[in-house]
Amino acid sequence: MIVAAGEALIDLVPQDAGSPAGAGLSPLAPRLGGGPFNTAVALGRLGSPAAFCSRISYDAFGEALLARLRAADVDVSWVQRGAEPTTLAVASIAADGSADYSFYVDGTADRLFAAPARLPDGVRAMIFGTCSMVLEPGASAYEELMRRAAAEGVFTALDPNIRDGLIRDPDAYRARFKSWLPSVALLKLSEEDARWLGGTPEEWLASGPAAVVVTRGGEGLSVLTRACGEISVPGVPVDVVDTIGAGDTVNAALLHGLAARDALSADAVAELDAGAWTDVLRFAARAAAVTCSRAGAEPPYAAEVDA
Ligand SMILES: OC[C@H]1O[C@](O)(CO)[C@@H](O)[C@@H]1O
Repeated sequence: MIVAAGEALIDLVPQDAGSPAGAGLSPLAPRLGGGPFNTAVALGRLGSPAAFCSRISYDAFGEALLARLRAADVDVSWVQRGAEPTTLAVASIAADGSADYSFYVDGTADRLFAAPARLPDGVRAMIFGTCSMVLEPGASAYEELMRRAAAEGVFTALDPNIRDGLIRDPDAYRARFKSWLPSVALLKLSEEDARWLGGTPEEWLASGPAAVVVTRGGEGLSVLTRACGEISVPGVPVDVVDTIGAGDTVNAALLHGLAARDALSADAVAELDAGAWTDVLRFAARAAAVTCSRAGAEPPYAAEVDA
């Protein structure tokens, strides 16, 4: 079982592409989102046994988030509940489909996550990242869980998925990010996040991860490992509605692909050959393209990726 840990929220997405703050306020449609939430739903839809570990509100948005997880066959027994409201993210969509977010996170349920006393039963891999690794006090709880998972031999993945509007002290975050790397087996990040963090895949690979995957939007994605060096695949051309959730889908597709090759361990990932990586990356590029072809984070089902 693969466990995604972190926030679930509501993305408010402009129905006419553009900015909600433009002349005459575009109507906003609520879409289910949150990086780790999207990854959990994507894992379930791709057919990987998955669980979600988080804290979800009792409000109507929280109920909708839980219903989506259950419908995707995601185990929700590690979800904590709270009376506080659900986090909101108001998205602005640029002409190329890329999104920017304004977050409403004060006093919301997901940031009060508390680390559980033990790791979820049957866990083989855990993935962390995004707002939940920034917003205290939950961030410290997720960090503790990530370090514990790694120490107990669980395959640990991280996608920083930087939302810089939420990061008060960028240098402190960069230092914290570096301190996580010895606990991370698979690091995946976008090219923009790599630039924001100010390091290189080579440096990060030397600090712990067995593989570093960098996504380049429509240009595709690449992986760097010690055994194979860099392997790249091109993006899959698609009419982009918006790119919300594309990176989260990539996370799920990578873990799904590694699980299918029985490679959910740092050693197995380090030994994976170029052919296997190329197949895993191609699958991830196709899965991301499906997500970009529709509004909001709407992860694909396995049959849609195969088609
Ligand atoms: O979690 C932070 C934000 O990032 C996304 O997951 C997309 O990657 C959105 O759904 C959410 O608003």
